[in-house]
Amino acid sequence: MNKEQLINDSKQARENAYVPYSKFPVGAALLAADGTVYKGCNIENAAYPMTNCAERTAIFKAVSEGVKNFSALAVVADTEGPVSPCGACRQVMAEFFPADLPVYLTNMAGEVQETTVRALLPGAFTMEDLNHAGRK
Ligand SMILES: O=c1ccn([C@H]2C[C@H](O)[C@@H](CO)O2)c(=O)[nH]1
Ligand SMILES: [Zn+2]
Repeated sequence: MNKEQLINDSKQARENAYVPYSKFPVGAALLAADGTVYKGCNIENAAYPMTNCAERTAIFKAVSEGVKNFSALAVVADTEGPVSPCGACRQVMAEFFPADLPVYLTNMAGEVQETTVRALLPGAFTMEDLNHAGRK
């Protein structure tokens, strides 16, 4: 599974986006350490805030199958430049991804920005902050 394949999987996932409100489909493909790819799309709701982004759909699919070791994430949308994940997704990425896990932000024009959780959410609030407060 190389970068191009993972990006292609994110485009396939995007085809299942449920976006009657925004009409802005997003796809994500999360590569697990065992080689399995978890695909996610955005899923909207008439009650707008219930919407789940593509990135979180993919992460939650994997975690709900007991998978928590990941190797890379690709995200795609029809944006002018590479798609920019929302704050909620960045926080969820910080929970499950090592700080240097490769994140490929892409668009339908084929632009690819390779980044990391560390760069996407510097200073993320994490488990370590809770542990420091003596909750271990
Ligand atoms: O990185 C992103 C950015 C936006 N969205 C979704 C949320 C909503 O359904 C639509 C418009 O914000 O795009 C994602 O899934 N991922
Ligand atoms: Zn999001």
